[in-house]
Amino acid sequence: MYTLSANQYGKAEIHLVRIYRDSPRHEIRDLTVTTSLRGDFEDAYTTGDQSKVLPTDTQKNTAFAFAKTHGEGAVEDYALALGRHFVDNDEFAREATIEVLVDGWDRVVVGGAEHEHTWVRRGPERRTVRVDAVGTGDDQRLEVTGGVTDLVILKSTGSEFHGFHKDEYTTLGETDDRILATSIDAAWRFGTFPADWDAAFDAARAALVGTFATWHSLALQQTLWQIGQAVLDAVPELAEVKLAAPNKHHFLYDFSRFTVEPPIPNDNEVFHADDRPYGLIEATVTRS
Ligand SMILES: O=c1[nH]c(=O)c2[nH]c(=O)[nH]c2[nH]1
Repeated sequence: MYTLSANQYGKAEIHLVRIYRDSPRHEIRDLTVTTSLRGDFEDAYTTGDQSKVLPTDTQKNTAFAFAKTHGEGAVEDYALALGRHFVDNDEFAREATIEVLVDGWDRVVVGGAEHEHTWVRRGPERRTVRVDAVGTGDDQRLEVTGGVTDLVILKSTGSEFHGFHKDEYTTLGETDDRILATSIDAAWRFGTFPADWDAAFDAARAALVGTFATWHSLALQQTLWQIGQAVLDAVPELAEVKLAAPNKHHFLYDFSRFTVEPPIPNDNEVFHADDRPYGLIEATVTRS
């Protein structure tokens, strides 16, 4: 005997672009939306009865329609409307998760002036929004998590790594001056909703990058702990911050192997940027 112990279904990576063209200066919003529904869907798997399954195609259509009908506020408002819609209107869906990746576009500058309807793509950093909607009516629970993914950041000094535990396989040298580089994934969960989602995002992101820059790091672990606290300090509505940071190693290139005269110095100037393997440092910081 086997049990279908978990299931969910939805449409992944609905890539939609909304242009706001109320004035000659257009605005752009570029979203990649994933919907997931959980509820009374076991029969669809175990007997093949699809009578309770709202097609993923319909979920995709709804995401596009809501970009027009619920697209005036912040991305969080759009995701909340979509999540609420599924649990409120689909009698078989008990829980909905809406995940949104937001691609940034920067306005092109022509002759010193920002162009009104042309942008170049930012990136790879993307803002993230996740809404979990559970239940209906007075018992409904709505959870919002904001964040960033692929925020690539590097500091060329102000980072050390020494005093670590060693065994017979340890070869890593100790350093009191190294490059610290990473690509941060951060997810901050709101305990209460802020008045202004965009201002909350800006404050959290500024705390993250500002702390990375200014904190003199003894390890990526310590930097993450500092970032987590700074983000919670910056946005009082946040309950928790999850951070994942691959250590993008930069190894000093060893010129001492060359026989060239005079020898070429390398005073922390030329590095081999190695993409893998990488250390992966993770932390969750929670408001007590
Ligand atoms: O900040 C770091 N933390 C580590 O755990 C670690 N391990 C390693 O080899 N280099 C680093 N750097």
